[in-house]
Amino acid sequence: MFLKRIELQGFKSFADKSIITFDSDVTGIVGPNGCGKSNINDAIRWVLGEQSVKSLRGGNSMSDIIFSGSAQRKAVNLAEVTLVFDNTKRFFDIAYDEVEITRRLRRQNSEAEYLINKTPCRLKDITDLVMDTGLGRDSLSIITQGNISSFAEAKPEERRALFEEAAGVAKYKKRKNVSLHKLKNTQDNLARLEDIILELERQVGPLKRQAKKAKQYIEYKEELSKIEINVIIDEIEGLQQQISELEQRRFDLDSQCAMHETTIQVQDVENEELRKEMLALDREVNQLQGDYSAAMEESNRLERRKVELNEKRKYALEHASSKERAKELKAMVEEAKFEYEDRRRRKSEMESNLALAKQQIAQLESDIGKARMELEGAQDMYQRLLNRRDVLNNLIKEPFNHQQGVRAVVAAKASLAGIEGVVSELLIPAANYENAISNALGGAMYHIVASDERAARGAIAFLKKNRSGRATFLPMSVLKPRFVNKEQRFVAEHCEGFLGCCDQFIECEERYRLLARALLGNVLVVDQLEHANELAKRLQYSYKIVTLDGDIVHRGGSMTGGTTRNATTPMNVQRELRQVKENLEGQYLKVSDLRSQFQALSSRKESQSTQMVQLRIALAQLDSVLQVKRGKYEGLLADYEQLAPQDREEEGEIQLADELVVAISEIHSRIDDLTTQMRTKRERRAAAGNEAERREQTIRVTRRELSALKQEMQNAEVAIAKAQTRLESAIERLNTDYEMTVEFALTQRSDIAMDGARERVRELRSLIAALGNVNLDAPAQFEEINGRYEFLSGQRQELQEASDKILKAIDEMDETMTRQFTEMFHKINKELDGVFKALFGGGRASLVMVDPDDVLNTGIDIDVQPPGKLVKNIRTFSGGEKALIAISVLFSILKARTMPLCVFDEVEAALDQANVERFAKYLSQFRGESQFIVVTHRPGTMEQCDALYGVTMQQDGVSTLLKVKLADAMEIIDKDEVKA
Ligand SMILES: Nc1ncnc2c1ncn2[C@@H]1O[C@H](COP(=O)(O)OP(=O)(O)OP(=O)(O)O)[C@@H](O)[C@H]1O
Repeated sequence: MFLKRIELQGFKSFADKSIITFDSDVTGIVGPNGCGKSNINDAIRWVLGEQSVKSLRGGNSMSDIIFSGSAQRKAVNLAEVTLVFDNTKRFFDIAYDEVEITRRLRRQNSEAEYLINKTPCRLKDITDLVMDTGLGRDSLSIITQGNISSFAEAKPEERRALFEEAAGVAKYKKRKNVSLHKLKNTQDNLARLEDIILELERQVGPLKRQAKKAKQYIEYKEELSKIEINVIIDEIEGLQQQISELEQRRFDLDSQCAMHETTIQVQDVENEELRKEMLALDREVNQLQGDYSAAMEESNRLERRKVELNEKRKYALEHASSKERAKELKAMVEEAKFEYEDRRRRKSEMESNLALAKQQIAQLESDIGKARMELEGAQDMYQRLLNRRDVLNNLIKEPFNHQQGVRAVVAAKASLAGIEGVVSELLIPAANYENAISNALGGAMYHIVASDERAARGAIAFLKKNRSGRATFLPMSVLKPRFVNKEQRFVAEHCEGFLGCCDQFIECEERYRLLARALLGNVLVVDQLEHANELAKRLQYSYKIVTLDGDIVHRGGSMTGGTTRNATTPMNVQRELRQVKENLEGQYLKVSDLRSQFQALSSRKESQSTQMVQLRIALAQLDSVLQVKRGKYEGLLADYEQLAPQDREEEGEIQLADELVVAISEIHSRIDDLTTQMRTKRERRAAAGNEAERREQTIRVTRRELSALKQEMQNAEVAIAKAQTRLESAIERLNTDYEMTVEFALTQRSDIAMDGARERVRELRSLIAALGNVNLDAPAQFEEINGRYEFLSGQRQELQEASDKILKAIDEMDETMTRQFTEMFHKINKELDGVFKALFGGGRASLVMVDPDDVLNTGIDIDVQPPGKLVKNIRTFSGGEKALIAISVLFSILKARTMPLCVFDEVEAALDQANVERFAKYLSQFRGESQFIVVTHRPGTMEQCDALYGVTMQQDGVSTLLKVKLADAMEIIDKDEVKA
């Protein structure tokens, strides 16, 4: 049996669990009116998915099908019906031999539950399972009296469903509906898509143009940046070279200026000395001139007296006695001798003076040699100090040569937000505390102070991007002051050599005071290491202590000290520079002093040399005078010796005849002396005058040169400043436009020709300017919009294809349905005439398609002619005839296709006894092919049943079931009829 069992509970009048088991082909359900027979039919339809409450003969709500109680019985809250099918013939497309379909409904939530083989499922699963098995909603499997009568009266289109169900096209129809629904959705989506695509198309065009422009711009920019980095680097290098050359030139000019100024100063000082000397010489010459005139006067006076004396002698020689003549001659010999010896004495005097002068000159030359060496040494030292000053100045200019990261950040400071500077620039140690502070700070000296953490992050990102090394940053916003607590400070203050806390010895802007406190507030300074140890001990080694020399006693007592080979920290450099500057001043004075000494010695040597020359001249002159005097003496002596011996004076001491000779000799000696002196002084005066003039000339020339040098230096300064400004702007351009340090940019340099590059830069700039406004987001926007456009176009294509596929599938389904429907229609039609004749005992009947051209929608008309009747319009037939026509169609269908189950609910009610019997007999022909459950009142029908169930309802309004024999069934009917 196909339907093996029905189990009902709580469904309509079946309040208690009732089971109807089917074991024969034709099962009759009998019972009095209202006992609940049709409820069984309803139960079957309900389980198979009926959703219409009306067709289940309920009110407004599905919960009307739950047993609602009676006078004696309470209502129940759950209705449950299960149909158990034999599926060995696989009427259901499911791999179970037995299929159990259950439907439940709970009153409280009106919730329906569906189960297939006790597994919960959806309603759709049940309708899908049932579809086209012949058990469908519109099939003939469940036919009521109402159906039968309405079939004949129905419009042709309404009848169509029955044939569709018979033809098994319902599933196609359903699928077609789904497909049509899908098609509609697809086409709606397509329409919506079209709108969007249209809108996107409108945007894509302009965006494409903008994106092209932006790409062009980016290309130009990239090329520009590539070339411009080279151009800027080239410019920077050129400027650096220029600046370095200019600085070298300035340095040379500066040195030359200094030399010129020194020359002028020296020449001035020396000229002053010369002028003083000349003045003194003039005075002395004047004085000597006076003395000379006086001596000449005296000499003239003495000479006149001598002439008088000689006249007297001449007379005496001519007129006096031989004795007297001898006496006179003797006096003259004595005079000549005196004069001769006087000159000889003076000569030897002069010779010793000359020797002395030579000796003095030699001494002076040696002194000059020493002074020159000393001066050269001092000048050498001065030059070395100048060089050191330049080195230190350069170090100050570029203080972070060994700190790549720090150098990079400092160089790019202008383009980095919130970078304050390096600790060593912001905190300036007081004089003499440089070593202490430098060592107390240690590496922190090179930490970079940032306004806050964000600024530090920015600078770190910059270093990373440029691969410019590392640096440590101190965000000011997180700095905390450190200090020495009061008690410890008190202890320290009473300790020998304690000077204070490091931060006290810092000069800085007020806003960096916190920085000083944070870094140095807890570091103590003492004068020397011994005191540092003592203090550390007293403070229990809890503070860092630093000495003026920079030695450190760390917390805990470890010590650091000694010297560093290259201790050029920015702070030490400042200190050394200060010292070098001080030493330079001292050295300059020393050099000037030594130069003056050297000049004085040179001048003295010169003067001694002049004097020596004069002495030599005087000596030569004296020599000739000496010869004359000697000749005169020897002549007179010969004359005297020729005198007769008796006339000669007694031998003995020769007395000078007159004091006059002595005086004359003396005055001549004096005149000679004065002359020598005057000549020496005049020579010196002339030499000094010449020297002064030469020096004046030198000063004038030097001044002219100095002014030219200063002008040139000013030009160099201006050129340096200009180059410096250009360099800064080039570096800033590199920093700002390309976010690069010079060092990093150098690594990015490529090998391009610079001449063409500059031209190309200009060209690119004008090309970029010509592009006008550029939307840099355009490529991304275009990409996005175009991506969407292409994606949606693809989707449109897919939807179009899907739509085509659906249409094709619909066409195929239409074709299948048309074919199946037509085949089934003809098959049924073929059967109908025979069935009709059998049931009506003659006549003829056929089915007609109202619109054969539209098989899929055509209504179905029935063309019948019962035997002996001419009436064709079906509506004009009697109720019984109508029922019989419908039954004819029903049986034709059953003949045309096998249906596993048919439930007939009083379909033969309107037939007369003869027709009932014909109906019943005809029905029994289908035994073995279909299972029939027949609700009936008619004995004719009952007789054809293999088994009968009697349904009764007692006073409690609850239907009960029991299997009955035909006779019992008849009895029930009889009773019923009696009641009626
Ligand atoms: N929800 C419900 N709860 C309780 N009883 C119900 C419910 N729904 C219907 N009934 C009862 O079911 C009976 C109707 O059953 P049904 O129509 O199956 O009778 P029937 O045996 O087919 O009668 P007939 O021979 O006159 O056609 C009525 O007595 C009705 O009160």
